[in-house]
Order: sequence, then structure tokens, then C-alpha cells
Amino acid sequence: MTALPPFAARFQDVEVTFPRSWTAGANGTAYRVPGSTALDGVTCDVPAGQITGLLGRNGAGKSTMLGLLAAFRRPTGGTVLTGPDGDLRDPWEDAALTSAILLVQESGDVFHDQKVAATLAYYADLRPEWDAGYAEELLDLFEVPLRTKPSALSRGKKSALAATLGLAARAPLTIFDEVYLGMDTPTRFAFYDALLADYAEHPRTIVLSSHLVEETERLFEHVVLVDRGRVVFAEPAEELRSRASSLTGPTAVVEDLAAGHEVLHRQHLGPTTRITVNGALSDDDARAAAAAGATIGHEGLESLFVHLTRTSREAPATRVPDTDRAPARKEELR
Ligand SMILES: Nc1ncnc2c1ncn2[C@@H]1O[C@H](COP(=O)(O)OP(=O)(O)OP(=O)(O)O)[C@@H](O)[C@H]1O
Repeated sequence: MTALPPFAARFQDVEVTFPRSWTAGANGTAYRVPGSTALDGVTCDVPAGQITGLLGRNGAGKSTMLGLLAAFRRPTGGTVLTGPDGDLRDPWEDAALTSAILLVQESGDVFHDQKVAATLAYYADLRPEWDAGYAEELLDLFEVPLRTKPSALSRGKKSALAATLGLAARAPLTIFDEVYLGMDTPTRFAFYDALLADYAEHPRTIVLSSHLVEETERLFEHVVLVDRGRVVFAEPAEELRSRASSLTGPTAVVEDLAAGHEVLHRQHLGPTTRITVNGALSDDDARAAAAAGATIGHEGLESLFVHLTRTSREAPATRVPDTDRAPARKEELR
């Protein structure tokens, strides 16, 4: 079978709401689950042939978006389209599309009570791009025994098996929904390295949801940040990496320098203040900062993630200095 090209995807004004429902508690009593809105007007693209990081806090809507991409669910409003670039369509009940999409969740889609080898045989039948030799190499790397049942594996080994299935299937749209959560740090790093190496050799579209931003950001070429069901930004990772800057120095100096910039965060330590602003600072700003005894730094993606998704309860109390200062923005008061 000819390999399909990497898939792209588009979310257009997507809403997902869950109606109020009834469920049974542990003691058998029925109780009401309130309705909720998981996605509220989500519009963004997933570029073909790139690794996209889908970032967001717990409950932000990441899994809901990934379930839509894999056609596990339908949106309540708006459209989700996927397919080869230039030929996007609704994946719902479209077997040709869904057989080229693989959503991998933490414990994987496996035969829990049969040996791991049985799951591998199933994937070999189902996935046209399956690479059996590579799957065995990965299981060896992660020390997952072929003759054990997934139900008998530790949480970390279950995750490693799921990651192996996702990588060895080489689906044109491969989606990892926080698959690495159960893995210890060395295993997670081995997974990231394997993913990058295999992606370089076999280009495809990969979407990886994460809230471990610092350690996963090096993988991403494109980043979508969702917060409380809305897209905060969807941009090439390169642009985001230089997007936030910090100014550190005497309070009056950095307040002056920050005037006119969107302040994401303000931190005071005695007479010294550190202000994080949204956007790169100009050469003129850098010269002015150096002359006034302040320093400028770049903030990584994690800093943007933390500052742009902080709730009002989490924002540290900010002392407003007595000096002239840039007007407070609502972000710092949230
Ligand atoms: N079946 C459901 N019924 C009702 N509400 C749901 C259902 N599934 C998800 N939600 C709600 O939708 C919102 C988004 O959930 P989702 O699982 O997509 O978030 P997430 O970003 O993947 O979170 P996490 O990182 O914690 O896994 C949450 O508020 C969640 O409670």
C-alpha cells in the first residue's frame, strides 16, 4: 500500500458541551452531573508534517480536542476537518481517514489479558505502515517483555507500550494524549529522543498534548495553547520562544522600561523588581536597560504558559511601588 502523506487538521469555531446527566455513586445512589462546556469557539490549525504541541492545564480541553481529531466524538458546534493538506474533510465515520489517524492514550489500546505479542500482531494487521522490527526495538529499549500481559505491567511500562504502538504504527496523523505520564524521567527522555529520530526518518504529523512544557518544548515546531476551552495562541514554536522577555533591576527603572508593554508578571524582591512582558524588546530597550543598570532576559515557553493561564487565586500578591509606573494591566491582577 502506498504511504499516505502527512495529514493537516483544522478546528473552525468548535464547541463541545456536555449536557447535565445522572450517574450512580459508589453506594448506588443516583446523583446529577452538571453540564459543562469543554470547548468554546476553538479555531486553530494543525500543520501537516510538523510536530504540534497542544498545551493546557488540567481540564483545559486538550483531550476533548484530540478526541475530535481522531473522530472519537463530534463537536456540538463548528467543524473539525482533517486529511492530506488541501483535501481536508470531516473525519466522522470516514473509514479511509480514521484508519490513517492514531490516538494514543496513556495505557494504550491493547489486549489487556493477552501477551503483548498479541497486541503487536493486531496492530500489524490494522496499520499499513506498521514496522514490526522497530516495535520490537522500542520494546527492548523500554524493557517491556513481549510475553507478559499488559494487565501485569507497571504503569510506566504500560505507557511505554502505548508509546511504542504510536511510534511503530507511523500513522499520517499520530496523536499522543499525555502518553508519557506514567513514565519515569529517563524513559520519558528516551521516548522524546525516539520520537524525534523516527520523525526525521519518517515525516508525518504528530500532535502531542502536554503540561510538562519545559521538557517537551524542544520537540515542537508548532504550539497551540488552550485555556478553559479557548485557544490562547496557535503559532510556530520559533516565534513563541522569543515572545516573552524579562526586565530585572531597580524598581523605578524596570517600571519605566516596561511602560507600553503588556505586563504578564511582576515580582518584587526588596528594591529589585522583575517584570515579564509579552513580546520581544527592541535594541533601543536593551541599550536603555544596560545604561540604567537593568538586565533583559528571554523567557521560555513555560513562562508564557504559566503566566497566560494563571488564575486570580494563583497570582501572587503584587505590591504597587510608589514610583511612577506603567498602568496595571488586568493580566497581573487576575
Ligand atoms: N464526559 C464528560 N462529561 C462532562 N464533562 C466532561 C466530560 N469530558 C470532559 N469534560 C469536561 O470538559 C473539560 C475539558 O476536559 P478535557 O479532558 O478535555 O481536559 P484536559 O485538558 O485533557 O485535562 P487533563 O490535562 O486534566 O487531562 C473539563 O472541564 C472536563 O471536566
